[in-house]
Amino acid sequence: RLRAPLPPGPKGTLWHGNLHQLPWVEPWKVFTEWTKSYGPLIYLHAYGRNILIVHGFGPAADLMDKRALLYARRPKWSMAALTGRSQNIAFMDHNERQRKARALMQSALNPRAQREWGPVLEAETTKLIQNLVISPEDYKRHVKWYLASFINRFTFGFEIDDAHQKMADELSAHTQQALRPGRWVVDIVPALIYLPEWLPGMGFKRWASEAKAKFNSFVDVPFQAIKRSVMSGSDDRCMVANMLREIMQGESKFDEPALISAASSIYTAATDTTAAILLNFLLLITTHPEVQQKAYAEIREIVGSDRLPHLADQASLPYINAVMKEVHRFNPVTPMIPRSPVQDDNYNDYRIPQDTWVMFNIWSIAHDSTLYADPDVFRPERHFASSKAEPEMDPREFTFGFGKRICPGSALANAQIYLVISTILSVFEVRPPLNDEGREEMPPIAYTSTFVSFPKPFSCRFVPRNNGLAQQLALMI
Ligand code: HEM
Repeated sequence: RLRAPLPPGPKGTLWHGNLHQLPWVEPWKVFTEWTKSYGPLIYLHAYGRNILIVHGFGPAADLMDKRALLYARRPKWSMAALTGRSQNIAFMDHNERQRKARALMQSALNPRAQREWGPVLEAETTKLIQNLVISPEDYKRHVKWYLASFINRFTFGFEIDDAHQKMADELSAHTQQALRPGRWVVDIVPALIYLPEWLPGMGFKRWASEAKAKFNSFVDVPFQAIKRSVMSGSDDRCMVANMLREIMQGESKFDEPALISAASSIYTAATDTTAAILLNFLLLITTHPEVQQKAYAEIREIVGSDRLPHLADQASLPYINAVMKEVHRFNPVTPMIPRSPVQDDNYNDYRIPQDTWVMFNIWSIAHDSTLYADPDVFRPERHFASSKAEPEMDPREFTFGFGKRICPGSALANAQIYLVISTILSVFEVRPPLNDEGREEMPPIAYTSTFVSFPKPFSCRFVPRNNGLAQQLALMI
């Protein structure tokens, strides 16, 4: 009787709750509209679950930072477990193994460790630019290959081939399928997980166990190969080999299960997110030639036009850094962050029941007009102080998440995104595609409604600048 009420939300039906009202196309935009009727906390009931959509930087920080332990858990995704992702850092409960795996990943990626991976990143980025010089029309394939190739060299130390890339694409599609809300009956009735595969209606279990077997071999085969190599005394250098050596010599605070979790999470966590932001950069720079001109002018002035920018140049390129922030803000890579409180909570006089799916609307923070003037305009200049105002908030304060589950790969992501943006702009002018009459036509700016939000398919052209860099790179091949 004395309990606080649930937050407000649209009225649902007795049987289906709010299922029929759930938006499927860019739901984060629809939920932002709904705040005008219901305020920043919107409560829904669907798929047999309590769902809470939270808006605003303040409430996100209050719950995920100030009540960090209470909101450190992800919602339960039965299909994530069935497809073998249960040891993945991103889906695990916030337990001892998860904490160790996060800390291990962070220590392998921190600025000191950058001495080890920085040169590999620069070499792989140069290869990306060379591939763009050879076949610019295949740019999407080159970007995906580049991300997979770097992350494999970083984690396992080996170069990838076509078969590996095909398998990686398949696994990434499985992950996106497994996470689709409403796609699987077992996510609504978790007890189905215990029924045998051969029963009618259990087709999802067969699909999941095949997906699981593929995922396990994708990670386990290279892991075991490196372990054998390290045990035979090799001096391989990569995250798994370096950490295994320290663990075996008793010089590490980490252990093998934490290393397996880190190694099996890094590929999924790093490649789709970074691909989404790099493709978004290409779309936004194609459609904003004035931004591109300013960015290139800065590179020409600071770096010159006879070499590619290096990681060490980043601090001297403020406009490139502002472009990077604005790409993060304009369409956040993960527009909604899911968490689930481990016990009942009260916030702003409302009750949030234990196990609620709490979805933090990151897109709406990025488009909040109290934080960003003209939020729907792509304008890197907003990230500089002016005579009238301070710089607007760095969006990476929320696009990488909050609290105990904040992205452990942000240092690598920041370095990699900067390097790709600056090297592409120093070698190419990125221009709109030509239409049937041979005239340039701007691609529409539109995004997918998936968990990781990508630009919808679009085209652009890579026109080599007349500074000779493209020819120089072609000669090095
Ligand atoms: C543009 C690039 C990236 C963006 C925007 C991004 C964003 C995010 C976000 C929003 C989360 C959820 C945070 C939360 O719940 O508070 C996350 C989690 C995670 N990210 Fe990233 N990420 C990026 C790149 C990377 C890279 C390069 C790596 C690894 C090398 C990585 C590894 C992870 C892992 C392991 C998690 C799960 C953490 C956990 O659940 O405890 N991410 N990322």
